[in-house]
Amino acid sequence: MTNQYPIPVVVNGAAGKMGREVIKAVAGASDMTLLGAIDHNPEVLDKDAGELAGCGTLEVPITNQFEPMLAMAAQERQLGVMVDFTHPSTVYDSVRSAIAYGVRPVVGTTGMSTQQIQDLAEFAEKASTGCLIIPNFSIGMVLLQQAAVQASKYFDHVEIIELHHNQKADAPSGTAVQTAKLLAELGKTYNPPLVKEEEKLAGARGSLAEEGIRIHSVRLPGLIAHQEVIFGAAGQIYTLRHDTSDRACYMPGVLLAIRQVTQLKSLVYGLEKIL
Ligand SMILES: NC(=O)C1=CN([C@@H]2O[C@H](COP(=O)(O)OP(=O)(O)OC[C@H]3O[C@@H](n4cnc5c(N)ncnc54)[C@H](OP(=O)(O)O)[C@@H]3O)[C@@H](O)[C@H]2O)C=CC1
Ligand SMILES: O=C(O)C1=N[C@H](C(=O)O)C[C@H](O)C1
Repeated sequence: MTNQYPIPVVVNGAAGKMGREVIKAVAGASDMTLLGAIDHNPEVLDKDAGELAGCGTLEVPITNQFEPMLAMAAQERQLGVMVDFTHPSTVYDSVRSAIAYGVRPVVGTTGMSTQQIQDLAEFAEKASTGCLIIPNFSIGMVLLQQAAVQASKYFDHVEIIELHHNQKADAPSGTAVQTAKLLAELGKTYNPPLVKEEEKLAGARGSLAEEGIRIHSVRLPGLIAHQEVIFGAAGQIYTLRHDTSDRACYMPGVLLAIRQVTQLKSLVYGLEKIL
């Protein structure tokens, strides 16, 4: 069913690396309208969101008034959507508030705990409100994860390396955590130890995620977002790798999520569920 009116979209974290990209994408989508752009960075307050994003004037000034913006979105004829690319420390509260206002969250911000996601799922269920939490919006990563699940049927040894720019707040990445979870869901324990290991430097063997899977996090300027899943067996290594070179790669997934979340009545986690 097509919507009669454009979907009103509020972007939280509008001045950030992802927020600016989302503003460009929403401005270019004929079935969406940018209703609001929120950011708490005082340097961008009142600046035009479109100019900041580099897509021309949109006459949407950046505001730090989060709740009034949600209230405005809730009054639109068409269900409002809040896209959140902010920070792990605030995303839980923002998503809860959006659901309370009846505004549908599309969440790209990573770093929430399993408990926080579970709480939000229960809250969205009670409110019969759609919510999408997507640790990675790129189609390439969905394909990598599917290939990893396939490979894990045949390999008992696997480690994950995720590599990101050095402005990233959370480690390991939300995508690496999700990848480990997908492999763990197959019900087997990986990497049975052959020797008693001793870390001579704490953290040398990375972090231990679910079912024996280790995640190693690299942070360097010059990187954007990259992930390797390395399977090992006697006499062979099978490596899956995904590299991003531009944050535009996430935008088809973000626009799809904005369209899909208005049709949902509960929380859904992961891009693969809406493809
Ligand atoms: N799901 C996916 O596919 C992807 C997810 N991400 C995730 O998205 C999140 C954001 O990434 P990125 O854009 O690179 O980060 P940035 O730091 O570039 O952008 C975040 C923006 O949000 C602002 N901000 C932080 N907290 C608040 C708040 N409470 N209210 C309003 N504005 C706020 C920041 O302001 P200030 O700088 O002043 O604090 C900044 O302008 C991260 O968690 C990252 O891991 C990133 C890429 C893809
Ligand atoms: O901070 C980033 O940049 C990214 N964060 C997400 C994550 O933590 O998985 C998605 C992607 O890796 C880029």
